[in-house]
Amino acid sequence: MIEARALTKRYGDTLAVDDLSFTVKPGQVTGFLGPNGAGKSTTMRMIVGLDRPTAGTVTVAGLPYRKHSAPLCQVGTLLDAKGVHRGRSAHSHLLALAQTHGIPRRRVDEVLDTVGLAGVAHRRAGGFSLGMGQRLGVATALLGDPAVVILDEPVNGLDPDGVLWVRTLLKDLAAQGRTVLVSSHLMSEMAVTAEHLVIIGRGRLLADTTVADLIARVAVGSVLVRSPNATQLAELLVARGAEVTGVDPGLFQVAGLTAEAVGDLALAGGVAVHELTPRRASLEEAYMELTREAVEYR
Ligand SMILES: Nc1ncnc2c1ncn2[C@@H]1O[C@H](COP(=O)(O)OP(=O)(O)OP(=O)(O)O)[C@@H](O)[C@H]1O
Repeated sequence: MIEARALTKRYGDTLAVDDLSFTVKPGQVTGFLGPNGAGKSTTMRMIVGLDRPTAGTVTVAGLPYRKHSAPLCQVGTLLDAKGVHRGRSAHSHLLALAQTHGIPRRRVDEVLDTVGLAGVAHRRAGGFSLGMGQRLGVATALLGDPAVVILDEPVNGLDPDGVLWVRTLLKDLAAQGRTVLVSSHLMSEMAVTAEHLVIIGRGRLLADTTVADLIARVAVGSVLVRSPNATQLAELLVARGAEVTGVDPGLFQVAGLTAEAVGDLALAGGVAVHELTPRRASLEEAYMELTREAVEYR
């Protein structure tokens, strides 16, 4: 469990994080989203004690990060995959960390295996590709078998295989009962990975909800309509308060009415309809709607 209460961080004139309160629960993947500069990295850094809050508190497993005697065993983090000594091998990097926490040597081999780096364990990390570096970062996060895992943009720069691997891993970690907080700009990826979302904009909380709720609450669904009398039908629907946008000749999109209502109005108006397709909004659309102001007024 991660609990932020009135968390605030000011850098000079910049209020990077502004009175932020949220709870990240175990057993599910929580996506941490927000436009560039929203304060995600700053919040994550405060969670793991790399930045000190100007006001408010944040605890992990009931304690501020700094108060944990063996933090690697409580919280695993991937904040900067490049934070590895380039001259060291993956194995010696992990072993050095393990030794600071009394973590047994065999755990190093275990996590290297989990992330698929067992075959290159003794190669210099400086020669690793972006994807291999990300995998080593994930191995580092998992080393202490922590109950809480925090990953900043873990799929950044990964190929489709790597993206799928991270997705499966995050879901497995959550299914094991761990608390998983993951930031990303890839909405399509978040839609299939996260169940819960914490969304911030300009340092403030915009939403703390499930993916399904956010889509239902924020995004406006629409209906795709095909008709040989498209102009006549569109006029009819606009008169009922719908918003109509043209797509192709004879095809348009309607917002503000259900597919059933469009069908009924067409029937009542004596207009033929050849297609009526309800379109559910995507997480991306809901996110764009929610964060529009936070981006516009920066
Ligand atoms: N060390 C710092 N000194 C001064 N300002 C900072 C510092 N770190 C972050 N900021 C500012 O705080 C705000 C939040 O930045 P932060 O990096 O936390 O956002 P973010 O949501 O992680 O953005 P991105 O998606 O671009 O990574 C920005 O306006 C940024 O310029």
